Amino acid sequence: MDASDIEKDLSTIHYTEDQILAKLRELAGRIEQDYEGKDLLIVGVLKGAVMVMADLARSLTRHVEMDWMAVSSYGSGTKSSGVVRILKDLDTDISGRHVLIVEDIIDTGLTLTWLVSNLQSRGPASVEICTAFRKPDAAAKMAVPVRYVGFDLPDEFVVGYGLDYAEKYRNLRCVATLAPHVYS
Ligand SMILES: O=P(O)(O)OC[C@H]1O[C@H](OP(=O)(O)OP(=O)(O)O)[C@H](O)[C@@H]1O
Ligand code: HPA
Ligand SMILES: [Mg+2]
Repeated sequence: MDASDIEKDLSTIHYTEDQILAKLRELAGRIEQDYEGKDLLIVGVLKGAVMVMADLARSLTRHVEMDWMAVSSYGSGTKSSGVVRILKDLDTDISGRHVLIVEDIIDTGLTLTWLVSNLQSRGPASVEICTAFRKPDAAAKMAVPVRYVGFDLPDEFVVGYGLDYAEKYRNLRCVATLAPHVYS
């Protein structure tokens, strides 16, 4: 399947690659200011956050360590199962460290609410969140504050830039809503 085949499956493009990269550069600037003089560990949440991690990390001009966790609550569908499972834990001991969780999207907020409390229990110096995208539910309801937000999205299932539908479309450079024919 080439890129134009993928594009036939899309209805609305919400954000282009250029818009996403510009926003991540802006967030990286804020992160550099906020963590000046502090060591920083960025934790990417596999698999969705791979693209955000790669682009955000390369927008930072300071030293940063990277680690990864894999948690899953969606399975292969479009609805959160409500149960968060650790599929891969951190390699790093985060006690006393400044941790910045990097996510592709906050939808219900369930994954991050659970993850923040899990990481807080390990005694870090701080835990903050950076997400490329956020849906309205999370913006209204999430109890844990989200320090860095790229863009707000409408309440639609979206794909691209790491976000999948049944494991596909992660490699799309933009973020878009799927056309209805894809679901039927
Ligand atoms: O705010 P929530 O409703 O919890 O949803 C957000 C989470 O769901 C997706 O991951 P998923 O669990 O599907 O795994 P993946 O990253 O491997 O696609 C997405 O990448 C976020 O991690
Ligand atoms: N798209 C893909 N994966 C997701 C979404 C979405 O809208 N919300 C939570 N995980
Ligand atoms: Mg994810």
